[in-house]
Formats: sequence, structure tokens, C-alpha cells
Amino acid sequence: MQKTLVLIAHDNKKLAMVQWARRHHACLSRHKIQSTSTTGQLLQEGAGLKVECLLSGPLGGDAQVGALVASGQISAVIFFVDPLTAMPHDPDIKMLMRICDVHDVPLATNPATAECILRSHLLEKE
Ligand SMILES: O=C(CO)COP(=O)(O)O
Repeated sequence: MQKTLVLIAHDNKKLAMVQWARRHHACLSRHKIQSTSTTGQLLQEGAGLKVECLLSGPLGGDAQVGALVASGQISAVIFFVDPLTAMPHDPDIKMLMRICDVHDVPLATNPATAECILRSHLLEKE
């Protein structure tokens, strides 16, 4: 089974996510990608990636990703979080991060760590 790479970004980090995805288009396009709704739409339009979109984060998208991680379908989660803005769905975000730790699934919450995950070739083993 080919596992999925998840890409998510909070609103203030969406531009950084699209720029990051453009830079890594060659690598990313080899993977099945899922995203929360708004992030996914921007990645398709701005970075030319094929993305399967889930619900938007505040409407349950992070919870959907958590369920996918728990059921062993995700190779890594790249989640550019905004640490300076309060989120109404903070419990869902915390849940997703906890579930990644429970199942030892790589989770990058900023571009520097995302870079490490891509360079680690961790994804190539999937
Ligand atoms: O809020 C999010 C993650 O917590 C992201 O959701 P969107 O991609 O729909 O903006």
C-alpha cells in the first residue's frame, strides 16, 4: 500500500507552504498527497501538485488526518503551524500531533524540519 504524505498550513503559513512545495515539486509529485481543504486548493493552484483534499481544519480536517495516521495510512505529516495565533480548533490540532507521537509518524511543524524529512529519504522507503 502506498502511504500518503499530508501537507497542512495555517493561514499565515500558507504562502510559505506553497513556496516550499514549488521548490520541492519534483520530490513531492512522486507521492500521493492529502491536505486540509484550503491548503490543498492552494497547493494545486500555486504549486501544480495533485492533492486529495479533506475537510478544512476548523471543520474537522485535522481530525480526519488524525484518523488516517492512527490507521497507518500516512508516511509523514508536514504541518506549517502558526504559533502566534489562537485557533478555534486547537484541540483537534493537539490531537493530530499526539496521534503522530503515539504512532511514531514523522511530523514537521516548520519548514526547517520539513526540509530534514525530505532530505532524510524517509519517504522514499514508502
Ligand atoms: O486549519 C488548518 C489546520 O489546523 C488548515 O485548514 P485549511 O487548510 O482548510 O486552512
